[in-house]
Amino acid sequence: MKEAGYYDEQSTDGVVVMVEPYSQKELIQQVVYRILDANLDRAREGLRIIEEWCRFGLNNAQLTGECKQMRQEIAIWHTAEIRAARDTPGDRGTELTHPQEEQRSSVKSLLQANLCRVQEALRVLEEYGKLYHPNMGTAFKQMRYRVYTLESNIMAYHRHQLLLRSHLYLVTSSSENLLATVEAALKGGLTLVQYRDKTSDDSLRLEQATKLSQLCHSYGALFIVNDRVDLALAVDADGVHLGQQDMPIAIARQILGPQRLIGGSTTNPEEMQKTIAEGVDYIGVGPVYATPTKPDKPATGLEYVSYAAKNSSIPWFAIGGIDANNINDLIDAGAERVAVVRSVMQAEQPTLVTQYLLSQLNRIKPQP
Ligand SMILES: Cc1ncc(COP(=O)(O)OP(=O)(O)O)c(N)n1
Ligand SMILES: Cc1ncsc1CCOP(=O)(O)O
Ligand SMILES: [Mg+2]
Repeated sequence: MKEAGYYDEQSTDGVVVMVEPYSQKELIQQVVYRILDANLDRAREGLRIIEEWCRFGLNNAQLTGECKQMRQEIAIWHTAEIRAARDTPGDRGTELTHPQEEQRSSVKSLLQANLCRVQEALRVLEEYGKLYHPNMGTAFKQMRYRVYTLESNIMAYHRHQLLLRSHLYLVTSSSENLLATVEAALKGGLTLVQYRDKTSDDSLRLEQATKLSQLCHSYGALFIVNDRVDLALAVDADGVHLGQQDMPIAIARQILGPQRLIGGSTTNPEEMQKTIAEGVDYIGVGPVYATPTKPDKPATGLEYVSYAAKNSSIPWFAIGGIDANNINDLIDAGAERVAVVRSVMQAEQPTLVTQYLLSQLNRIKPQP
């Protein structure tokens, strides 16, 4: 880039011509055009990366269409005069990459990085665009808000899809081998984990939940926190599980927003109808069998499982006393999804138990 007041020299037919210096105004305009050019490209590239996941990963025409629409709207602003200001060899910024760009631990982190990149680019376009055209600032401000909504919709859709695909739910118990046991189950194909610890102090809970959240996300699995909305937010969990005596679902939804999952416990048909009406994403059904993990709750029996199979309009997980020996009784009663604590947390080989339970649940044909 030329500095203000610099003289260009051009040679035509051996004659050296002294060119008038660029005016300060023209030079600033060139710089603004280059900033706009780089950020128009950056915003479109980021959107394209997000669009590919919406199309091929999520198979969602509406989200794909929204990305495409924004890319096309951005392209209209990319005029010939802005493109003409491009100076790639002189752009020192092209060599700079962040170490995290070289390594992404999951599709989720890749999407978040690109959503962030698009939002930053749109913010730059909003500010510098005001110097280019009276409508550009407003146009890109509105688009930035559309990208926030897109982010929320993508994350919500991604989580719901994964929830629908999850047939085994591991609820943790206190264990010296907490992380190793959960990781062993993730290796066996587990995609849904709930952190449940009824006795530890908050500093240990925070430490364990932080590690588990990172672990689950690195395996592409959902991570839910039992009882505690604050802890769920603190560790970037995918949601929270609440019982009838826990925080009301409506308040949790207000705090968590629409993009995180909320699960609710139910022990009978009335609780089921009420909890579904409150807007949860899934329910627990049980304890089906009496269990030392939840000693004060009487068993509901398989009857309630059959009732859930016929009446639940949302995904539901049978829970309580379920293991490799009785899983097929649950399946016969209509369960397609189960949640377990002891059978995986206390297993000698959590990977194998996970694989076995999943293999039984995956044999179920989807209902027409
Ligand atoms: C999947 C699932 N279902 C039920 C429960 C039980 O929740 P709650 O009744 O709140 O009891 P606690 O787990 O908090 O003791 C659950 N955690 N998960
Ligand atoms: C948390 C909870 N809620 C209903 S039953 C239950 C515990 C199930 O534990 P286990 O799988 O060890 O019987
Ligand atoms: Mg609870």
